[in-house]
Amino acid sequence: MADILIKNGYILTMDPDTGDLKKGEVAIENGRIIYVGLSYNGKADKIIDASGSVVMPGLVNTHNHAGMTLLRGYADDLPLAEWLEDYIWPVEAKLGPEEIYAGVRLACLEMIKSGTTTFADMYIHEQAAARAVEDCGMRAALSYGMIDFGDPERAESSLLKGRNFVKDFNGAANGRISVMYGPHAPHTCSQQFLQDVREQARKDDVKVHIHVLETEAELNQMKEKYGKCSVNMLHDIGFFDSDVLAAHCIWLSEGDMDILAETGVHVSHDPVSNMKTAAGIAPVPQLLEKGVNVSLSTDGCASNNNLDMFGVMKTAALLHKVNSMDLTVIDARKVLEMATVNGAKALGIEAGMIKEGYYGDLIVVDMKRPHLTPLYDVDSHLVYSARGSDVTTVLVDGKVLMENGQVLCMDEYEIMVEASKAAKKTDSQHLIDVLGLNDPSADQ
Ligand SMILES: CSC[C@H]1O[C@@H](n2cnc3c(O)ncnc32)[C@H](O)[C@@H]1O
Ligand SMILES: [Zn+2]
Repeated sequence: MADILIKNGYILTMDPDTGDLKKGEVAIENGRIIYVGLSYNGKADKIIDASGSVVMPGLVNTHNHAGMTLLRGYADDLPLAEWLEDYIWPVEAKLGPEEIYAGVRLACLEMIKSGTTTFADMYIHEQAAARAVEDCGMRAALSYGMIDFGDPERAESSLLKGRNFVKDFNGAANGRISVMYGPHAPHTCSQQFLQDVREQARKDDVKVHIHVLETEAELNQMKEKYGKCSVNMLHDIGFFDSDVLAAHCIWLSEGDMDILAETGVHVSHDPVSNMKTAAGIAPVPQLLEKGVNVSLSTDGCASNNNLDMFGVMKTAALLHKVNSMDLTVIDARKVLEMATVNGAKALGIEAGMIKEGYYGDLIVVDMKRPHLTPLYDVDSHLVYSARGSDVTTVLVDGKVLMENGQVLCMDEYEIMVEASKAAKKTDSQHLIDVLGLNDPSADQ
């Protein structure tokens, strides 16, 4: 007896072995997919009717700072270094675990509502993120963000925090949480620190999540300090391997791309964030051509300013078309692969495809909407026309987190109230009253 049977939907498996099914069924038991095909020959405790909808793998967002939902719209339209150093970092210093918990809960709510089932995160107070992920039922690859700024004391305490996080949370939430080491970036971390983190990650058999060559300023700083760019520096210290997830990777030379391809580094592409911060355009078509695994991500909410992966998919497609002046350079199917299969591959999880044995991490996208009518091509609609709000049902680990638009795993209103209260810690003028959000506990 299956736990859940999804019927009557168009099954976009993303599995090259099976192909898509115009009308099929998916059965889930004990958190795993046990059947994908035309008709399941068995019973199920619960039936989900996906008539008029696409059933597809949940989206995988491979670079986020989830707690930054608290800083959504807080300091926009500023140069990246000024934004980070003069606005974001001073405010982050005021945020504690309770605020981050509220921010990550809000992030999870937003991600679930827009079809993301797994995210990779790097942030401060990451224990609070783990707690939020555990509570809401999502899947995540979490890393404690570590920066030493060349200070040996800070390096020691940062690595200790990272190690403790790895020790405490690897495999937590019934395996829904995996952990990574999260050294911030090559220009904010010393070479020695990066070497130490690398060594520790190999010892612990844990992946590494890092920002690489997001800005031209980073490239120039690295050349000045080391006489080479971030990719060459990291390669020379033996940092790169197939367990590394590198976010952004914008300012790459041809040789840098070859290094990433040869070492098996996964690249997380953040087109919306990169456009908003005017950081540049990552050479994604060339990376894909060279065989690099490129996935998609939002980046934090302060540089996006939302966590909707449908927006990221569309932006990725359009950006690379106009940048190359070639509209065949990335097609809709390739973008869907980046948001599902490639993301799961980067994080090493059995997800990103609807395939027997894989996790029951699925979403149902309602196609009975004006902006999705008529329907000729499912891939095209999902990338160019659909929005996160078209997602009606979300399953993670075979558990229904949202059904027919109703979030079942948390109280939406309470999450918004708590996040708005936490945002008051920024000490900046805050429009909670304009939003008309009331503290529900104050009503009694
Ligand atoms: C040490 S935790 C992670 C750290 O990264 C900061 N951050 C957020 N967005 C970006 C970005 O686009 N580039 C570099 N760093 C970023 C975040 O504020 C945290 O302090
Ligand atoms: Zn980032």
